[in-house]
Amino acid sequence: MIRLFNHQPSTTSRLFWRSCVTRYHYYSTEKPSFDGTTPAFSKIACIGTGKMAHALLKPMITTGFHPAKDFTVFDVSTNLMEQVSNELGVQTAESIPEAIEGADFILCAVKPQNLNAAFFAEFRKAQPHPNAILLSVIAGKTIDVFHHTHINKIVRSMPNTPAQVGEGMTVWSCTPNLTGSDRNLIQTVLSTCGHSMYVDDESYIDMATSISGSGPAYIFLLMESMIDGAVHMGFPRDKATTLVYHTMLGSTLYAMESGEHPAILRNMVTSPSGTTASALYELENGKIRTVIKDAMWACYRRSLEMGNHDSNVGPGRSQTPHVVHAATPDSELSSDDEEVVRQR
Ligand SMILES: O=C(O)[C@@H]1CCC=N1
Repeated sequence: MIRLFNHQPSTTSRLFWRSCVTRYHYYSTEKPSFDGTTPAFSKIACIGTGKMAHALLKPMITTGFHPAKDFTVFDVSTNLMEQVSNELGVQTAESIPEAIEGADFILCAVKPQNLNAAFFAEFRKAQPHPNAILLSVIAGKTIDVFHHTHINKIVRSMPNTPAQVGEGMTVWSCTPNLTGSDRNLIQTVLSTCGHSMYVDDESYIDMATSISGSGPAYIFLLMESMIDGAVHMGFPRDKATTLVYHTMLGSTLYAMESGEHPAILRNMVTSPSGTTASALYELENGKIRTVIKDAMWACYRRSLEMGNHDSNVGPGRSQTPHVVHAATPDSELSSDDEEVVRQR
């Protein structure tokens, strides 16, 4: 069952904030499961068997979305490929063409630097299903790049590593030729490893890379810093780790469930002349907000660079991305699509 938080706001500003936070954000209390009686695809190929590929493949199998026998994987690293095959029970291929031969769903999870002319030359040797959909999880690489393949239906996505525990957040966009049912299918695939958000303008994926894609690394750094701070004071590391994990998890659930703006929740912790005020003073003195925003801009610029796009964006730079990309993330969704998005 999926819980959707949809409380009634009491003021205009709360209405605005809540419309931002409840539109897509959910906490799933149970993972989806499938009975396997109506398989969505005839063959699923996965090129690249690194961490992200593993994070997406495993739940597709464990939720019963597709049996392991329907998957064929290929990786230039035979060791890695064998490891994934042994763990998940999927078939292996000796080449990219062998993996994608007859496949109607192709997961492309190679490293960005390996998406080169040689890769595409290999790719074009195969005969995938004529109606095949290719889903890329490769950072920075735009949909255009995949026109070097002979696949017409392309999905570009940016997942994140919490997909490993079914709490991923994947942002995705696609070529206009994906039908409504193709898009629903993509939502379903992504639902096996967590939450998803469709964006009609692919440039939002570069921005999302700096939010949800790389975001887990920022959170882990914050976790580490708090744990180390606690140890510095004399707290046992395991106990400190428990306190930090539950503080992060509890704060996130509280923010989502209350629907309040984080500033309101922060003020509620902060007593006059109290301990939190002292801590917040130091954080602001260290320019924590600007440091975080600068890090996100750097991440966004790097994603644009990896796609060979003009990356001169951000404070004090020549490009203003919000002018270039005027659409909103969901402006082109049909009401049916929106419903699908809401249900995840
Ligand atoms: O660091 C990277 O390039 C990838 C993309 C998002 C998360 N990791």
